[in-house]
Amino acid sequence: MDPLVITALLLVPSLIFLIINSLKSSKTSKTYENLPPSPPGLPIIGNLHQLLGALSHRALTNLAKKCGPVMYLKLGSVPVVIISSREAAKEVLKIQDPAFCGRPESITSKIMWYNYIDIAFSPYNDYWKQMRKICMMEMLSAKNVRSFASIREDELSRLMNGLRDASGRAVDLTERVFWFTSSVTSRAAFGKVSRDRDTLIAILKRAVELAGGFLIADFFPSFKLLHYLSWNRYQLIRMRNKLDKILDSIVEDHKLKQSGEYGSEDIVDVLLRMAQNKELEFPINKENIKAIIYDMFSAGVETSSTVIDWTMAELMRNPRVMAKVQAEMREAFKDKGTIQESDVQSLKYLKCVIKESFRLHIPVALVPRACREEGHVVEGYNIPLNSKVLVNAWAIGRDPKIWDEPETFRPERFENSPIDYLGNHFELLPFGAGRRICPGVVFGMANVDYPLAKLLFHFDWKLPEGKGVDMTEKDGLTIARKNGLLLVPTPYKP
Ligand code: HEM
Repeated sequence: MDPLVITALLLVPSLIFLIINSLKSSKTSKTYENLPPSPPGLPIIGNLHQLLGALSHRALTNLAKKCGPVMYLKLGSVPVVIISSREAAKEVLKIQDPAFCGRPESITSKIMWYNYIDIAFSPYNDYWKQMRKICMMEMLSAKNVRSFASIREDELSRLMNGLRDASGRAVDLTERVFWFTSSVTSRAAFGKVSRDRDTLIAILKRAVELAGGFLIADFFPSFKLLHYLSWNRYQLIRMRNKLDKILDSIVEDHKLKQSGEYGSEDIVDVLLRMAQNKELEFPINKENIKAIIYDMFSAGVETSSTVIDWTMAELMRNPRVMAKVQAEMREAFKDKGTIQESDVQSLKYLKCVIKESFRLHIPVALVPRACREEGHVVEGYNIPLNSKVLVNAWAIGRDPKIWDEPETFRPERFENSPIDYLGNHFELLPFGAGRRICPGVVFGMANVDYPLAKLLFHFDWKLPEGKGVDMTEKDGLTIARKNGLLLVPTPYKP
């Protein structure tokens, strides 16, 4: 018999058994009967059967309006707590950060991110500290990011030339910007653009989509049979095998030629040297190196390109803001006739535009954490040990208690405001906060603000005849726009 049919025959009864079981346990709250009671009790807002498919940041935001800023979902045998207010986020990400700086486990991250030996999905431990420190020192520090300026310039001029060639015709800006961020990240991390870039990108997009979702096997971590029968697991293993081959060849190429672009060491060279010299407290091997370089690629590419994409989409919908942000830079640099990376710091309104874009279209809508310690209370609720804690930064960015007219794109709200996005202000959390705050802030922002300034300085933008801006979101760990942004560029002559 076809293996697919056998899998389906085995899977269907197991699923029925699990769903019945989950409904039963929701009545008795068996999993939590030994927990100290929550004063006045975490609101239990639903069961697995009601919630599957309704777990997007939007659906959770609507539920929070009814249930409050700390919600508890009963999903199979996994406790999930959703945090939806600035105050509760501050508790989780700052005040009680040591208790909440774990990462939840999932089939997707286990398979695709090398059994949690990367940084982003690693549990909070000394190995994580060691690897995060290496990446900060060797790739993500402000000094490193400055040293990649020539890569950014090179890739940006490629992007600009391509747009000039397409002048007057509709281009898929989403795709072109993605191409730009993936090239810069590849060249900075691997020393060159991988010859398998298209496959790498396809794997990355699917993995990020699955990592942001909820697979049924994730709700029953101890039910191994379900894991073995999971169709997604086979899909993931196939993708991981392909990924492994690509990363293998990147590492092998570096072994042959121990120098990155322009002769300097890149992160792969550094990690290889460390693996050979055995100079680390936690020795690393090829598997660790592959996990780390995949982390840099997967965490850096889609997040940055998404910010540019959403910002351009909002500017197209808001001609007043578009005119104002272009006027700011075109007036300031009219004599120069161009704009350079060092000029971007002076563009105050552009900064407000980017913050407003982060507020409405935060790339990581649900910041994933895990509770590592027992007995922690947030806003009066006990948070179960090992629960998956999701900070709904998307809901906080649109909270009417914090933001006046929250659905309106109005960058002026950030003029004369102290709010930044570096993890100090819990109403705006694009990079998270606390111990696990994104280590790629400087690298990521260098791939956002300067390219955006160039796109806006050197081109005027129009929508293709009869088209609007489609703001539909795609599901996933990173919330990208679902469809490519089609725009017509016209070069601007100062
Ligand atoms: C605009 C671009 C970016 C955004 C919006 C972003 C956002 C985030 C967020 C929200 C987190 C989770 C933080 C938390 O748990 O508190 C994170 C973690 C992470 N990011 Fe970024 N990121 C961006 C760019 C980058 C880049 C360019 C890199 C590296 C090349 C990177 C590497 C990482 C890593 C390794 C982690 C895991 C950190 C840990 O768990 O310790 N990110 N990012």
